[in-house]
Amino acid sequence: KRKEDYKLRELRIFLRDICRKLASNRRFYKFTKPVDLEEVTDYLEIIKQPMDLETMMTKVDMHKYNCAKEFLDDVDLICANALEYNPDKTSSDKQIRHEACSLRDHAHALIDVEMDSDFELECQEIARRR
Ligand SMILES: O=C(C1CCC1)N1C[C@@H]2C[C@H]3C[C@@H](O)[C@@H](O)[C@]2(C1)O3
Repeated sequence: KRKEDYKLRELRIFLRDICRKLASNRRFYKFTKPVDLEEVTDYLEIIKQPMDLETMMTKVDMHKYNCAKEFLDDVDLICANALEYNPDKTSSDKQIRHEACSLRDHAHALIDVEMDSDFELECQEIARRR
């Protein structure tokens, strides 16, 4: 329906801005591109659903997100993948896990501050119907 489509277009504009802010934060540079599967040859043996911020930006443009919760589910996936693939006590793994948790918390905080909760509820209703 036309009115729903106007709401989803507003959601896309909002999510592009959130994605841009996350991807431009130097703390989160490790999460901006897909893990290089030619460099990390066992990655897909451990991580069944890779995700990254560039892929999420593409998904926004392809109308893959019908509410902010679906967008945050992919941010949570980026974080969970990093925690799962980098579990060791080494300082490098610890740093990746810290940055992953920081990405997750920043994304949720940005959306909680900038998103009208009634608007998100309306989007979740549209998502449920589709
Ligand atoms: O999990 C990740 C990314 C970090 C958050 C996503 N990677 C898996 C490899 C392990 C670690 C060492 C680097 O050689 C680099 O290849 C990766 C990339 O970091």
